[in-house]
Formats: sequence, C-alpha cells, structure tokens
Amino acid sequence: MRASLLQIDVNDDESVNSRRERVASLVRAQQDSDLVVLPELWPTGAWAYEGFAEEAEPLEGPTYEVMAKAARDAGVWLHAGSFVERDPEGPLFNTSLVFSPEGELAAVYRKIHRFGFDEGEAALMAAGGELVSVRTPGLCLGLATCYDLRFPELFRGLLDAGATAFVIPAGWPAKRRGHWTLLARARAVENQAYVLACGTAGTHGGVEQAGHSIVVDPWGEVLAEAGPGEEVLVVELEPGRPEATREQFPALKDRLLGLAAPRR
Ligand SMILES: O=C(O)CCC(=O)C(=O)O
Repeated sequence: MRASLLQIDVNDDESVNSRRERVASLVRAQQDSDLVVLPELWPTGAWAYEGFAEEAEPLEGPTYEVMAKAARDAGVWLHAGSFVERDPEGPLFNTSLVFSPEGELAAVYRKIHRFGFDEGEAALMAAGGELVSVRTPGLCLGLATCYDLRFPELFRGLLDAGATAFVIPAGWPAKRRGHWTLLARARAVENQAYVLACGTAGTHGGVEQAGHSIVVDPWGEVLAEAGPGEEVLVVELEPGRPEATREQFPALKDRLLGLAAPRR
C-alpha cells in the first residue's frame, strides 16, 4: 500500500483559490498511490488567524468540492487535510475530510484539542467532540490534527476503535520540531500503529513551519521523513504489519484500565 504525504508550502503571498487549484493538481498526480494525505488548514494557513472568519466555508464548500473531484480523478483515498469550516449554527471548526477513491465523503473529523491557550485557534474555533476512524481496504485510519498529537489518551481511544494507522495533518512550527518527531514516534510505539504526520512548509502568519513530515512504522522506526521545503513524501506501508507487531510483542495486552488514583 503506497501513501503520498503532500507537504505543501503555505505562505501569505499565494491566494486561497490558487493554492486550492495547485494542491488539487498535486493530488491528481498521485495516481500511483493508494492514500494521499494533506496538511492542516492548508487553504488559509494554520497560523493566519486573521483570515479564518473571512475564509471559512460550509462543510460542502469549495475545498470539499475540489478535493472530492481530485480524489476521484486520481482514484485514491484522500485525507484532504483540514480547512476552516463554518457550521450553520455559527461556530468555526478545524475540520478534516476523508474521501474514497470514488470521491465519496468517507469521514469528517473536527479537531478536538485547539491550540493557543485561550488565544488564536483556541479563541476563534469550537472544539470537536468525536473520535473518528475510517476503514480502508488496507488500514483502519484513526484521525487526529496537529496539537492532538500531544494527547495520548485520544490515540488510545482511536486504538480501541480499531485504528492501525494514525493520520495527522499539521501546521507545526519550526521552533518545536523536536517535539513533533518525538511525539510522532511515541504515538507509533505505544500503540503499535503506523503514524503518517503531514505538516506544512514555508512561513505564514509570521510563523515558520517545521516541514519534516514523517512516517513511522508500528515498531517506531522512521520509514520516511521530508526536509523543510515543499515535498511529496512517498512511502510503502504493509497492511497487517500493525497486527503482526502486536502479536509478536503483545504489550497492549498488558494495559491496566481503570487504575485507581493514588491515596493521599
Ligand atoms: O503543539 C504544538 O507545539 C503545535 C500545535 C499547533 O501548531 C496546532 O495545533 O496548530
């Protein structure tokens, strides 16, 4: 099973419309892959907060339309990264879409952990409240977005829902790149699952992006890692590898659920 992670250069000079068309062409060029992954908030830029309200789209807005068609044209499973969704009730969400190779919507995930400590995304957006996984013929994909990577309990929830791979679009800043790589490997090792973490390149909203999209196998080995610039990272995954790893080294069977809090 071949996956392509499209590490897009997201900068403030390119308009949302032209970036959308450019990214759609890049998706269409991945016909040899089974799964294509895009980063977080690539249409607007994850850090370009001032544009969020103006650029917000309904669920089935321009990003949905263009990406559904690109998935169908390429005949791939497409994790279309995320975009700023305006819910009909008013709130904004950081919303990821997954399309089947027929261009049908297969999953919608609204980012649960918003970044910003009461500012930026955390102030402007509402939190999603639902764990989402999607079964493809090869792997069961558990969905998470950027800052979610710091919350292992979310990944345990996805594991319990059957996930064998985690797909994590991000707009991770360069200054915390060390955490990105470490956390991606940790989530893979502790859950014995593939991690496909796709970030952005470039600088937007004044924040230099880490790039360095990464694919980690269920044993924690880095299968592929991008550099800092725009890049298509192509990697071969083995369906069945997570299950085989879990059988050979059955640490997940030793989980102790519901441990009591320490007595004071
Ligand atoms: O956790 C971090 O260091 C970065 C998170 C982030 O950039 C985001 O969620 O948008």
